[in-house]
Amino acid sequence: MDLKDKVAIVTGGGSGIGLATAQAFLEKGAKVVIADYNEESGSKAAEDLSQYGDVIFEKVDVSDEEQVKNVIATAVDKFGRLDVMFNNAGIGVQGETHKLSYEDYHKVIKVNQDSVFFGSKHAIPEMQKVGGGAIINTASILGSVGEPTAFAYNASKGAVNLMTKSVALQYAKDNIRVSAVAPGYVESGMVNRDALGDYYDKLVDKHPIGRLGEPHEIAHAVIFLAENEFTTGTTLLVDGGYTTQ
Ligand SMILES: NC(=O)C1=CN([C@@H]2O[C@H](COP(=O)(O)OP(=O)(O)OC[C@H]3O[C@@H](n4cnc5c(N)ncnc54)[C@H](O)[C@@H]3O)[C@@H](O)[C@H]2O)C=CC1
Ligand SMILES: CC(=O)C(C)=O
Repeated sequence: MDLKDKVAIVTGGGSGIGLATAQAFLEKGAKVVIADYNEESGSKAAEDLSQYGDVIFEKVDVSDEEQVKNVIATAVDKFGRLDVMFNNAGIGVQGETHKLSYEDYHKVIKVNQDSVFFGSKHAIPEMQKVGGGAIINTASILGSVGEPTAFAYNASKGAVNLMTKSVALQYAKDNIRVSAVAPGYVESGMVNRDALGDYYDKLVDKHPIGRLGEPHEIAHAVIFLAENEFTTGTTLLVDGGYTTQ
């Protein structure tokens, strides 16, 4: 798919992987809606990225179906169509499972997993109207390998992998391609030396390539998944070899 003049929504576009991907879509000539619940970073992102093309910010909590439905309507209202839905916003909660509250568990499921349901459900009719499109979900290495202190996160990202396959199978007939990107640890708002201290170096050691990823390296994979018309139903690992060992 040629992304020039296409319209993409990037959830979690105010920071990290989403921010880098919003820029990458703009550099390809797409129009971008940054959907993020952090008003400050989201509006700053849109302002900073406006040098690359048409971009707006919408404050959205992706765990709220009505808000996701509304941002899709806004994208179509403002830019005339929807071609790419990047369901990327996510959060993590660390801790031992026997101490995890239902509220914390469920919050992760709502933001990481329910959002993919809402973003798919409401994007599909708009993509059907324009003859197809691409839905791309951010999974994780932790969607396929376990992490002792990431019970809810593991659950949500594992679900994202299979939700991706289910929607891909249902809507291939409509030329809607559905894929996921599964990053290893990537420098971002949630992963950085300040936040992780000594654990940062332990994480580096788990990546055979000898470093953590950069957001633009994930953005590059997302662009591939959006553009490549023979790719659907796949989860593309971009993990510096983390899951190879
Ligand atoms: N950084 C990493 O090592 C990895 C990250 N991921 C996934 O990548 C995605 C992006 O995360 P990063 O860029 O790393 O983190 P980040 O913290 O830099 O960015 C996440 C963005 O999502 C937004 N957000 C959070 N909850 C939201 C909600 N309910 N509604 C709307 N926006 C919300 C935040 O405001 C933030 O701008 C997440 O799904 C995360 O699970 C996956 C694998 C590795
Ligand atoms: C840190 C993180 O979000 C991963 C690996 O999914």
